[in-house]
Amino acid sequence: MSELTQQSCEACSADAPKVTDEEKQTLGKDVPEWQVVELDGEEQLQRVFKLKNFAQAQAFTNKVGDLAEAENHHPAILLEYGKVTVRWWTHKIGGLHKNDYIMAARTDAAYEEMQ
Ligand SMILES: C[C@H](O)[C@H](O)[C@H]1CNC2=NC(N)=NC(=O)C2=N1
Repeated sequence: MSELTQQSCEACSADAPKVTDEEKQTLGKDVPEWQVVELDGEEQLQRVFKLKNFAQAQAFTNKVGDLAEAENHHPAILLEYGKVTVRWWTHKIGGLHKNDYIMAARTDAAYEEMQ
């Protein structure tokens, strides 16, 4: 499990810098299952998680929601039967911050705990 899972989000302001391409490469190594996608012109981290059924997917969704509330940093989550798609990005900077990599790693840890 990456050391990012031990970290918490830092308070992030609208003028916080987006991660550089080099930082994306380095941080991306800790969350290899995640893709960088661009939606509405904003880069986001995305991963699709497979679960046994809807109830498991719902339970995982709630765990991710709890993580988000605890860090005041929130994802987009699509809940489907046996599948949860999570996207992390920082709304106030319109792109990726280190916080999003931290939350992706913590999302992976929550998923591993359910296996
Ligand atoms: C007012 C509140 O603290 C802010 O809107 C927080 C809430 N959660 C957030 N979540 C994400 N992903 N990005 C943000 O910029 C953000 N800002």
